[in-house]
Amino acid sequence: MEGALVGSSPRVRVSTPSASSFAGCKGNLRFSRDRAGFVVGGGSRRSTPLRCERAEKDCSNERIVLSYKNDDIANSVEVKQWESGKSLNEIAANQGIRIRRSYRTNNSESLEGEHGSPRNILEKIIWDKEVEVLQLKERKPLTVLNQLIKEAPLVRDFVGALKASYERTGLPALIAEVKKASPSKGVLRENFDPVQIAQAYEKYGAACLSILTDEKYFQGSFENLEAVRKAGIKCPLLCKEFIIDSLQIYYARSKGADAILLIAGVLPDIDIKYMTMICRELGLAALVEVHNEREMDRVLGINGIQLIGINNRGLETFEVGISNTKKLLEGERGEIIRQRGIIVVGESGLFTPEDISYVQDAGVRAVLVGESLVKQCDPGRAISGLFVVQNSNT
Ligand SMILES: O=P(O)(O)OC[C@@H](O)[C@@H](O)c1c[nH]c2ccccc12
Repeated sequence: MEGALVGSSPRVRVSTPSASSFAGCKGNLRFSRDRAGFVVGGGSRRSTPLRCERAEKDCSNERIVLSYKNDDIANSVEVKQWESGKSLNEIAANQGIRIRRSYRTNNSESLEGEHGSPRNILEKIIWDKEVEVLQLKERKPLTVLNQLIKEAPLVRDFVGALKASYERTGLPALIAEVKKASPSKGVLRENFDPVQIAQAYEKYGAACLSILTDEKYFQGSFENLEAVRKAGIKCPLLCKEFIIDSLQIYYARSKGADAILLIAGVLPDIDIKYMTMICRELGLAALVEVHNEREMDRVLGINGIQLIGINNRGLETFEVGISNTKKLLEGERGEIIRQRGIIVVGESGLFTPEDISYVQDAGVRAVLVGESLVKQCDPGRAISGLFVVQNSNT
């Protein structure tokens, strides 16, 4: 099966869903196969697009047989909740996620719908992204993307590049961001040449680059990502996108991405698990972004996470405070992270060498910086101004 995960043993669960979540044997089961070959429940707002491998109606016993990709997914709380008829928004809310999905099934321009209007900018971005993803599914189905991936430049080791840089310099590795604009700050740089900026970042020692691909709110694009990769840049590339569907991960890889971003404030645990599996299958790194203690605890509860980003900016309010990094790395959380060898990336609002030292002392081994570099006339040289060489007596 295309897109299937290698080496996973399907696990079968027999379930007797409530009549309210499934219309029963006479009604419409509302399952379909997604582009990656997984069965998804959906269509009805009450049922949840969760992925299992097979869903079959057993009419004689009035029950539905679901088979899952592996035990991790089959045993997850979300699957149990889903089987008992909870919607994905309810499941997400149980995990403290405030961003709701609208599940629009057509390209209607208006965001007004079953859920009213979006409550904040992040929710608005996500609802718009749902429409974009529907369009992407039309334009680039998985069969097409799989072919493009075969022709894409080979994946580079994103995490390895961060570790090597940190070990070489003793300073947090830099992920320098190619960012033209943001919803909070507007246009950051008028004269914006993504390839030139990327080359300057690489020349002045960035370990990796982050390329914004969201067009509507950040004025980025997948063409920028592709252009930077094709320009011969050696730094591994993070595709900075609002990922809500696994197809976007395949798309990012087809455009040359080496890593993708998963935002814990948007994605329930099961999506993070499923999407990190897809990343492993494609050889991509996943930077899992958190903003508060609850999100950090959820992510630490997921096996195999190598890279966690602490965003100092709340994406719902845009408030920035770098003490957030310190707060989330204190005590037991910091201890677990050290024991597991997870690399933490300090993200957003870093402007001075003091800011860099502050987050380094808090425990980060990498930083993600956009605005303070991209706003300077020479974004490459700006890197030197952001880092001071430690213990230098010369
Ligand atoms: O420009 P700043 O403040 O240096 O921030 C960079 C980066 O952290 C920020 O762009 C970012 C972090 N997480 C995100 C998620 C989506 C879009 C953008 C972001």
